[in-house]
Amino acid sequence: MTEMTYKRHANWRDYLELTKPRVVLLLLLTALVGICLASPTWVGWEIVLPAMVGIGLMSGSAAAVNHLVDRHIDARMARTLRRPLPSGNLSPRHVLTFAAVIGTLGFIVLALWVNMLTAWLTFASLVGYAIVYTMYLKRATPQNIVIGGLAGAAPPLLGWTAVTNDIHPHAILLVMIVFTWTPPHFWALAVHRAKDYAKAEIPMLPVTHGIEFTKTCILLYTILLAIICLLPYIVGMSGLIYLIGSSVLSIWFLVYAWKLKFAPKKHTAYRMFTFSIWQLMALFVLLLVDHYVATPALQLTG
Ligand code: HEM
Ligand SMILES: CC(C)=CCC/C(C)=C/CC/C(C)=C/COP(=O)(O)OP(=O)(O)O
Repeated sequence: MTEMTYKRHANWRDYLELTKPRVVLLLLLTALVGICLASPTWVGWEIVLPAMVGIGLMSGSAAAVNHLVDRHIDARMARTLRRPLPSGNLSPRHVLTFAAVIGTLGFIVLALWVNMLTAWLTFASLVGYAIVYTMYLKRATPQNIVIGGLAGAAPPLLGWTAVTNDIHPHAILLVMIVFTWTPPHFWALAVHRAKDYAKAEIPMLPVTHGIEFTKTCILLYTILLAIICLLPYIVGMSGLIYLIGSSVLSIWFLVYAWKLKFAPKKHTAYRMFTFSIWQLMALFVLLLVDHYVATPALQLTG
């Protein structure tokens, strides 16, 4: 009896882990920013809630399919060895059913309470990550995460279309930010975990082209990201609070990339990976703060 109760608790956590909850939370923050920036005034819970639930469920479903497809690879890497499938806590059939149920639910929520454009774009992102990236690109080319990054970068657009039902260039700009952020985010971790990926025979950039080349690519993408982060201010989408805050974040990220290339210590790559997550979170919080605080204040005084 006690053992069964214990197992029921373990299962609940296992299902949650399948959805990559921390990744999905950050994705949802970027979606929320898309929702909020799509309108000068507060959008209203009748859109915000179903949009967040639908995008969250479909992202979690994509993550669960990733666990299913990658279970043999995950079993060969120290970082992923204890996941629910390789550890034997869940069976592939359980995972497939779970992914199908939450994915379908997410689609229905978006189709019924948001709009069909958002439902189909979210479905395309799910296919992009779960099928195109996980089943094909990840095993095929060191550019896997650059191309596959488009699915993870989509949520700001999904949030935006949830409000307006059309694709606005400002939403594309937000997608470009996450898209350009993804290579330094992931390659910093891949440099740290290069041996693991080599062991699992995954053609990540540090495995195919070496650590030094990857560090150069990280630096170049970080420079590109710093430039793209200026665009929201240049096109008039965001104000001074965003410009100042994002510039500090960009310089900070650049310092990491520079250090990783030219003066690395043992943990520089992993620290840069951790920083990348805080940096993107802070950047999107800044976009929100700027939207609700700075812009009206400037308009009032101007
Ligand atoms: C193709 C694109 C991407 C790749 C290949 C990638 C890869 C990874 C990997 C391998 C991890 C480590 C997970 C672990 O420690 O088990 C990670 C962590 C993380 N990623 Fe990404 N990522 C991508 C895109 C994104 C996007 C778009 C976001 C959010 C906007 C994101 C947010 C996070 C967060 C929050 C973590 C920390 C998770 C945790 O501590 O559990 N990633 N990423
Ligand atoms: C509907 C929608 C917006 C879908 C996007 C969903 C999503 C969860 C994107 C995140 C990208 C990510 C964590 C990639 C890592 O996969 P990996 O297999 O390289 O990493 P792993 O080894 O940690 O599994």
